[in-house]
Amino acid sequence: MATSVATRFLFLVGDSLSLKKLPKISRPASFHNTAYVLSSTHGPLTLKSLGFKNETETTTTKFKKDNTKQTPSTLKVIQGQFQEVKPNRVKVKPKAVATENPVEIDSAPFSAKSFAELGLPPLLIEALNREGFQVPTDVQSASIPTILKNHDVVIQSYTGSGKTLAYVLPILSEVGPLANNNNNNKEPKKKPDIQAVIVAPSRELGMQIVREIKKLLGPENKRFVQQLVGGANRSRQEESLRKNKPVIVVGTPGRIAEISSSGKLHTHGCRYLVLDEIDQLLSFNFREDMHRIIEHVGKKADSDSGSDPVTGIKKRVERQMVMVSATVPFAVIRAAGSWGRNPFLVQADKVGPLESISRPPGPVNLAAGPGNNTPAASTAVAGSLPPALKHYYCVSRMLHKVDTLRRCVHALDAKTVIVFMNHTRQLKDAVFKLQARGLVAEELHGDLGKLTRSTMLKKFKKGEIRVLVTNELSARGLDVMDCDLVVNVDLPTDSVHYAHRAGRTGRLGRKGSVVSICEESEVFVVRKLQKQLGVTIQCCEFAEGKLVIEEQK
Ligand SMILES: Nc1ncnc2c1ncn2[C@@H]1O[C@H](COP(=O)(O)OP(=O)(O)OP(=O)(O)O)[C@@H](O)[C@H]1O
Repeated sequence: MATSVATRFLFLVGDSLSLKKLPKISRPASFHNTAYVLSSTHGPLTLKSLGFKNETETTTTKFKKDNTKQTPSTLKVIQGQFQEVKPNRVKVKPKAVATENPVEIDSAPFSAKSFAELGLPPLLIEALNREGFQVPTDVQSASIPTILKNHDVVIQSYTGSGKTLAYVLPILSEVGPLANNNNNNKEPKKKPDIQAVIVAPSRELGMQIVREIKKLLGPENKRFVQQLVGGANRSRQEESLRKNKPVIVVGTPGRIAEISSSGKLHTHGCRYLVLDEIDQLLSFNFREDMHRIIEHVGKKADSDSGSDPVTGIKKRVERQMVMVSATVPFAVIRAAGSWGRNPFLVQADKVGPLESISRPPGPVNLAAGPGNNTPAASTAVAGSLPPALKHYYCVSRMLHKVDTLRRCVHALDAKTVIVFMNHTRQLKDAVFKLQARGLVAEELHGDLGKLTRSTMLKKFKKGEIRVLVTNELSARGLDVMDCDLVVNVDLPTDSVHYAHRAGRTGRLGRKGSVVSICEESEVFVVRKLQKQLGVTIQCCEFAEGKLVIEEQK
């Protein structure tokens, strides 16, 4: 299929050639409609929209054909206009060359409102200022007042848009030492129960949420939040609960359910239940633990409201639920409708009824994998990707993939790279090969001890590791602001996984690139991902230290 295309176009994007030599493109290119989906969603086609920084004259560069590619073709930029060149199946002569700066901020998702206008208490605003949070993001601006008005909500907004603070801030407005004084007076004097339970699917994500809350509480108040993640010493966690009497706990479903069952976590008086990465929490693995959490966290069951006909779980009356993810399949909407009290749907900067995501026609089974091209799959990932991200794919034989990866890192001059692979053994081999070629690369996966995992992450965040090779473990929630490149050495299993992996870069409006390295036989999968995600994934090669973009019909 990939080789059957009629016409292809190529140009170069690299870091060493002068930008000032590219011609200005003053009107949208009018050739193949499908070639520039991006131009229709991001305004007219300009060099900027294609990733060029400036628009001046053309430069010609020769390069050798990547021996992993099958059918090259050409693009000419002449006098400011693209001209189609007959497909040439033997030689490639790319013409235009420019640079790209992937860490530049492109489209910051900040709201026009201030934190004060959202109704947050003065102490919390002081803490936000101290920590350098000056302006709320769009999703925070929409979620905070809605949660403060006691509505249950489902928050869906693209990766890296600030969803954590979107629910943490209204909770801190109501419970703990930064809350409105009035509310503090209302809190039980003797032995306050836990006021908020935040559930996250992985230990890393749980710990990240705790860090974000502790930052705002400050060192003197950090005891008010407690982590209850798996893989850590349970007795120590129970001891801290007893001693510190936190008002917020953040943890993984297994550990929260375990301590709750042992009677050492008192959550009956809990006012908030947050399910972060709700779509993952609904997976089969977490079913029993989630059942316990949904049933026990919050006010005692209201005998009048009966049980949910599907789950059999008794309905609650006072607990406020917040469910969060960048990807919201219909299963989430169904669960939210059943667990929550008429929840609102917050999508980026808009608040609306939950029904605005209607059940898509056709099967809802996302586990059907990358071949799944149903409306349900597209509904789940709609609006999940940061708009500034650039997506590419590159065809490479399995044997050459790590070398292609290395050339990709150099061609994009990426400083902080997250690489996803599906199998631990190959992942280790890849790290070894990258290190042998002089790249500072390390591995991060579930087989490593928790201390090693934490150390790797810390080093990566500090910029001491350039390439972090990991697996699905890091696809959700991992927040490394400087990450400018994500590479899929193995394709993700579906568009939901693609969205979360891709979202490790381009955070909070920063520029970022996602490159998927696939075999020729997998190109159709990339096409399906592209369709479901509603983005253009451009075909590319890496040659002589440059990213060569190939456009095709
Ligand atoms: N208003 C703000 N001003 C500045 N930085 C912010 C603001 N809100 C959030 N951030 C920062 O932006 C980064 C991304 O936020 P966060 O992790 O909450 O995004 P997210 O939408 O939950 O992403 P994901 O879907 O990948 O989990 C974090 O480092 C966070 O501290």
